[in-house]
Amino acid sequence: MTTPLPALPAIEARDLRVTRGEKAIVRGVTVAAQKGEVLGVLGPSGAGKSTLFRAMVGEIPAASGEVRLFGEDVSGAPLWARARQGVAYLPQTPSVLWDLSVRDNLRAYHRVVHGGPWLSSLFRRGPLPGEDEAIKELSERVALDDRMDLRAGELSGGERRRLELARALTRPPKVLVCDEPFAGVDPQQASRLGDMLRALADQHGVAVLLADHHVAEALRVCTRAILLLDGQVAIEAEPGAFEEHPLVVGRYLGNWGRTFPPPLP
Ligand SMILES: Nc1ncnc2c1ncn2[C@@H]1O[C@H](COP(=O)(O)OP(=O)(O)OP(=O)(O)O)[C@@H](O)[C@H]1O
Repeated sequence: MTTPLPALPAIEARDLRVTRGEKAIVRGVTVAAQKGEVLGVLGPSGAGKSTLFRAMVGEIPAASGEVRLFGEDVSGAPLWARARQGVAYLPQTPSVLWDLSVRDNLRAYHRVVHGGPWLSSLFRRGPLPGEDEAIKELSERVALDDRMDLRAGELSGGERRRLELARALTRPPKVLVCDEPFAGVDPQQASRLGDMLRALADQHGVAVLLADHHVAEALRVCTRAILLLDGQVAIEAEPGAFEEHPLVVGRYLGNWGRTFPPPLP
C-alpha cells in the first residue's frame, strides 16, 4: 500500500528575503499554511510581519526566495494575479470607501470582481443580476446586514474591520492574509471577528495567515503560531505552548505581568 503524499500547502514562502531601501527586513523566512489552517504570525513591532505579508500577496517584490500557491511558484506574479488565484488580503491600514454606505462599499467591490469586463458596469444604475442577493449574503456573513445604509466612516472599528473582511470575501478566497484585524477593536468584537476567521478555515477550508498583537485572541483562533524576530522565524509552536516559550516571554510578551503588580485584594 502506498502512503498518500502530504497535501501541498495552500500558501508558502521559501527562504524569502525582502529588502526596503538598504535594509534587509525579511531575512530568509520559510513558512507554510495548509488548507483549513489558521497560522499566527506573531512578533514585536518592526519584526517584519507586514513586510512578509506584503511580499507574500505581491504588493512588494521579494529580493530572493519563492512564494508558492498550492505548489505553483507565483513569486513573479503581481498582486492582482495572485488575487485571481484566490489570495485575499486584509491590509493593516483602513481601506474602506469612507463616504459610501456599507451597501455601496459591498456593491463597488462586487462589481469590480463580478461585473464583467466592461468598465461601464461600474457606473450602471440599478443592480446587476444576482448582485443584491450576493451583497445580502456577504453582509450576513460578517453580521453587518443591519448596518447597510450607514456610511462606512460612521462604523465602529470592529464593524469597519468586518466590512473589510466582507470585501476580501467578495471573491471566495483560498488564502486569506490578515494584517492586524483586531487592532482598535474591543475584546468582544475581536472575539466575533476571530470566530469568523476560524469559521472560514473550518467550514470553507481557507488557509488564514494572521498577524496581530492581541496575542490571546490570535492564539485562540490559530492552529499553529510562529514567532518572527528581526525578520526571521525564531520558533514555531502549538498555540498552547507558544505563550510559555522562553523566547516569546523574553523577546515579545515580557514577564512584567507574571511578577508585578501583585494580585488585587
Ligand atoms: N518602505 C519602507 N522603507 C524602509 N523601511 C521600512 C519600510 N517598510 C517597513 N520598513 C521597516 O521594516 C521594519 C519592519 O516593518 P513591518 O511593518 O514589516 O513590521 P511589523 O512586524 O509588521 O510591525 P508592527 O507590528 O508594528 O506592524 C521596520 O523597521 C520598518 O521601519
